This record gives sequence, C-alpha cells and structure tokens, in this order.
Amino acid sequence: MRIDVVTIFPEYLEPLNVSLVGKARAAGRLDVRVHDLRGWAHDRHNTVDDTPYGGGPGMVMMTGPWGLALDETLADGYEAGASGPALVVPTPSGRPFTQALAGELAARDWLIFAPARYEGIDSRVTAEYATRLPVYEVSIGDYVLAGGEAAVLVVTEAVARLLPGVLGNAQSHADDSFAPGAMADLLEGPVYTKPPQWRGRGIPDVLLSGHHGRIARWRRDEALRRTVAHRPDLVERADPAAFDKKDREM
Ligand SMILES: N#Cc1c(-c2ccc3ccn(Cc4cccnc4)c3c2)n[nH]c1N
Repeated sequence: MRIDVVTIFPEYLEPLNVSLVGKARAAGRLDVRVHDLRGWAHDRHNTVDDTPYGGGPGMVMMTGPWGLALDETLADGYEAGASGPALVVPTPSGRPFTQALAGELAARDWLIFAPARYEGIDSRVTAEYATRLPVYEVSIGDYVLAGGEAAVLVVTEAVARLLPGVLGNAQSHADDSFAPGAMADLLEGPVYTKPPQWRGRGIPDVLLSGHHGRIARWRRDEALRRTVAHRPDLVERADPAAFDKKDREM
C-alpha cells in the first residue's frame, strides 16, 4: 500500500517513522510519502487560507494549493493496483471511523490523506475530487481537534495493522475488539502476564487451568462484562442469537 499525506505540518507525521508503521515501511509493506501543502502555495507568503464566504469565525483552507497538490500527487505515475487511489479527509463532520471502515481502507492499494487545519478545506475540493476517485470523509470521534493530522496517525495505524504480514500474530486480528466474527461488537476483556503475584494481586485461576474451552468462555464473559459496563450501546444492538453462536465457537 502507498499512503500520501498532504499537510501544512509535515513534522506532525514523524510518528509514522516508528513502531508498527515504521517497521512496515522499512520492510517495504508500506510506502508513506508526506508532502508540505505550502509547496503548492506560490504567493510570497505561501498562503493556504482565507476568510470564509458568508462570514463567521476562523479561516478556510483555499482551493488553489489543494488542487495543485492533489493533482500532482495523483499524476506522479504511480502504478496503482486494481482499486486505485482513494482520498481520505479527516473532519469532525465525517462518517465515524470504525474497525469495519479500517478494513475497507486496508483493502485499497493507495490512500491519499488531506488533513486540514483552521475551519477545514473549501468544500469545492472534496466535490471536485469525488468526481475522480472515492472520497472518504471520516471522523475519529465525537470531540473536536485543531486539525486532521492526529486522525491521519490513527487511521494509518488502524489500517496498517490489518495489512498482510504487518502484525506478527495473524490471530491478533480475530481477537480485536470490534473485529468481525466472534468478537464483533465486544470490547476486549482483561489481560495478564507474569509475575503470577503482584502487590498481593494474583491471576484468575481459570487462566492457569490449561483448559482452553473454559479460558475462551471466561474471556468471552469478561468481554461481555466490560462491554456492558463501558459500551452498553454495543450490547443493545447485538443479536442475542450471536452470543449463543459465540458460545458454540468457544
Ligand atoms: N477526524 C477528525 C476530527 C476533527 C478534525 C479533523 C480535521 C480538522 C481540520 C480542522 N479542524 C478543526 C475544526 C474544524 C471545524 C470545526 N471544528 C474544528 C479539524 C478537526 N475534530 N474531531 C475529530 N474527530
């Protein structure tokens, strides 16, 4: 997969050089290119924003630099695979970014991220590029950030860990919270490792039993308990029959 990021804060994307994404880049599984939007702002001050039509607070990012940047990025001759590029625009007014959407994006071979600042990008930019490629306007949560770069880090990591060969243990995907299958709509339960005793706290006996069926059921029950406590909305939408099916899978 190739990922391009066009931003006025290239340094914000430094974390894409470390850990899971950094290792995937070093292994050649991920090709990440970060571009400074101001390189396409050709006035004396490299201006990328202006006042909003209709008035109101803040500034809006202008069409000009974004159009030049995205045209050049799309035209650089990269031989995209069958799925071609998609434009991903983080915005507080976007569709919720979910594990399912991470899986959808991970199936593409080229993502171009357009993280904005100020009050966002002139809406004609997404309208223009929606005529040329899929545009995903996504939100990483119901809170307000100052820009889209943090969302790029979140989406990139969630997508990268789903790419073949990136996450060491393929089984980890199946155990993910929100992953399709047995754990869909369930939060992950508690995890433990050595030492067996710590400040007078031990390990649940079932985890030391070696009985895999009981361990799987205990983990499912703990996941359900945590989901009821932290995300009752997920429990309400779950299909009770699915829980029975999960029991049979344990
Ligand atoms: N994804 C995502 C987001 C953002 C987000 C993303 C991009 C931009 C660009 C500009 N802003 C600031 C801004 C713009 C308009 C109104 N309010 C604030 C952003 C916020 N906030 N919260 C999220 N979950």
